[in-house]
Amino acid sequence: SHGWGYGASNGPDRWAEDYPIANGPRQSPINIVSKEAQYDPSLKRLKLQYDPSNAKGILNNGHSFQVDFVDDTDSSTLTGGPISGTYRLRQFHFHWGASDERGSEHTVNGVRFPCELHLVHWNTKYPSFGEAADKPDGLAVIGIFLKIGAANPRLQKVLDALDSIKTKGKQTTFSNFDAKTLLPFSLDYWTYDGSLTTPPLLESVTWIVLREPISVSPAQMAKFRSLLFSGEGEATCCMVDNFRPPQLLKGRKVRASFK
Ligand SMILES: NS(=O)(=O)c1ccc(C(=O)NCc2cc(F)ccc2F)cc1
Ligand SMILES: [Zn+2]
Repeated sequence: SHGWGYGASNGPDRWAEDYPIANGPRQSPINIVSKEAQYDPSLKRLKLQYDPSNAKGILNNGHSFQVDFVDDTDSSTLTGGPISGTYRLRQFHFHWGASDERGSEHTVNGVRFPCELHLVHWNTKYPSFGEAADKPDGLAVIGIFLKIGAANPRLQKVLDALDSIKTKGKQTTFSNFDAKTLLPFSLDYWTYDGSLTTPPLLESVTWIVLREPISVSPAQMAKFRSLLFSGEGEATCCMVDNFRPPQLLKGRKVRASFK
């Protein structure tokens, strides 16, 4: 069927046809204008407690690839920051470009990065991810920019698994991975109320975008770009440019955890 994607016929400019919320009041991503972000001294430090044994598998879902975590206990959680309560780590995934001058979803003062990592968490005041996904305080996603530089050894285990999930629908086990190792040194962040950046585009995400990028080398970017949107036996379509461009702020405030 003619599902959503990132191509000319099913890409972000046409998502509103099937998902009218695409033109809603709190859509993501956005361009972060650092000078307009208001420092909020009441914002707490982010507290991430991830248990490496919760890593379960790695999947090519036809839009990106994601590393899934066991989320039936509070062993991998996000607390503090702009959120109240406890959010559980569900999965992380990436968005990237066909070349290094694009790929991120959020931008900073108009600057685009080659890649952006999303760590997806759901509010444990709800019984499950699916229940949380359509609540205004249901999800919290940490966004981390990747910047071209030295090879990032912390990414390597993830990238080495990509050969076994080249095509849509392929998955394999992925265990004993500490997602905390993907974080930059500083946990300074911007935060705002937004949405999922892919259909169903639900306006349920508290976005927490880290100011400090992590590094990725050109060769490592080539590994991301070796994945396919297409399934085995289908016409080959490279998995690149799987990012939604920035959306209108529509009066929202972006707060900063730092001066
Ligand atoms: N890029 S992002 O971090 O904003 C993002 C995070 C998660 C999802 C997701 O889980 N989609 C599937 C999905 C969505 C639901 F709303 C309910 C179930 C479900 F599987 C989509 C986008
Ligand atoms: Zn994402």
